[in-house]
Amino acid sequence: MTSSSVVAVIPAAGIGSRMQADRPKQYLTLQGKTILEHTVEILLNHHAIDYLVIAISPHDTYFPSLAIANNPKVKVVEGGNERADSVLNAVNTLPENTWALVHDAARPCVSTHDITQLLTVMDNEQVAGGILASRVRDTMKRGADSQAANANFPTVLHTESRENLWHALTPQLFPTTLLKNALYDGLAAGASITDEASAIEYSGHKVALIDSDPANIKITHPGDLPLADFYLHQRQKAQSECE
Ligand SMILES: Nc1ccn([C@@H]2O[C@H](COP(=O)(O)OP(=O)(O)OP(=O)(O)O)[C@@H](O)[C@H]2O)c(=O)n1
Ligand SMILES: C[C@](O)(CO)[C@H](O)COP(=O)(O)O
Repeated sequence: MTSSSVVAVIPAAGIGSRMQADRPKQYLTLQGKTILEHTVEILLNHHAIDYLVIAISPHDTYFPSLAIANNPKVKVVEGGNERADSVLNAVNTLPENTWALVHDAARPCVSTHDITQLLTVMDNEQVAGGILASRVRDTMKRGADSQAANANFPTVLHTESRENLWHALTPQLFPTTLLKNALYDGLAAGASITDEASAIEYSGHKVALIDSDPANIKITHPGDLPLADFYLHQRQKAQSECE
C-alpha cells in the first residue's frame, strides 16, 4: 500500500435549498449530532486519513459552535458558488505529494469499509484514481418535460440501457495535483463538473468505479432524513455490538 498522505476534503458550503429546512441541511441533527459531525467523525476515525479540510460558506454561523471546529486535524477554507469551486478552494491548500479524498458533507452514512476499499486505487497504475459507486438497479427512462410533452406531467422519450450504468457516490480519490489542474481546466472551459471524476474524465484520465454500499446516500430532500437516520442507527448498533 502506498505511503502517500491522504487528506479528506469535505464540501460543506451548500445552502441545502432542496431540503427546504430552516438551516443548511448539513446542520440538521440525526441521532443527536449534526449531519456534518457524523461525516467528519467517520473520516477523522479512519486510520489512513491524515487531516481534513472543510469548505464552509462565508455566511456559515453554525460551524464555530461545533466541537469539531476546535479539532487540530480539521482545517477550514471558504466555499465557493458551486460545489466544484468549494472543492478547488480546499484542494488548493493541500501539499502536492498528497491524495485528495473528496466526500460530501451530506453523505454521513458512508462506511469505513468502503473508504478502505477506495484507497486501494492508490496502488493501481491503470487508473488516475477512483470513486465509490453503486450499480443502477431500476429501469431508467429518458423523459421529456411536461411542456415538451404538452401534458400535465413529464412523459417517456425512451428507455435507457442500464447496462454498466452506475450512481457516482463519494468519496472520490485522486492525486492532489492532478485533481487541482483538472478542476481548474474543466471549470475554465465551462465543462459540467458535478463531481471530481467529471473533471478527471474531461482531462482524459481513467477513473475506477468501486462497487459500494448504496446506503451511502446523499441527503438531499426531506424524505432522505428518516432513511439516513435508520442507516446511522444501524451503524451505531453494529459498533456497540463490537465493543
Ligand atoms: N457551493 C457549494 C454547493 C454545495 N456544496 C456541498 O456539496 C455537497 C453536495 O451538494 P448538494 O447535495 O447539492 O448540497 P446543496 O448545494 O447544499 O443542496 P441544494 O442543491 O439542494 O441547494 C454538500 O455537502 C454541499 O454542502 C459546497 O460545498 N459548496
Ligand atoms: C458529487 C455527487 O454527490 C456525486 O453523485 C453529486 O454530483 C453532487 O451533486 P449535487 O447536485 O452537488 O448534490
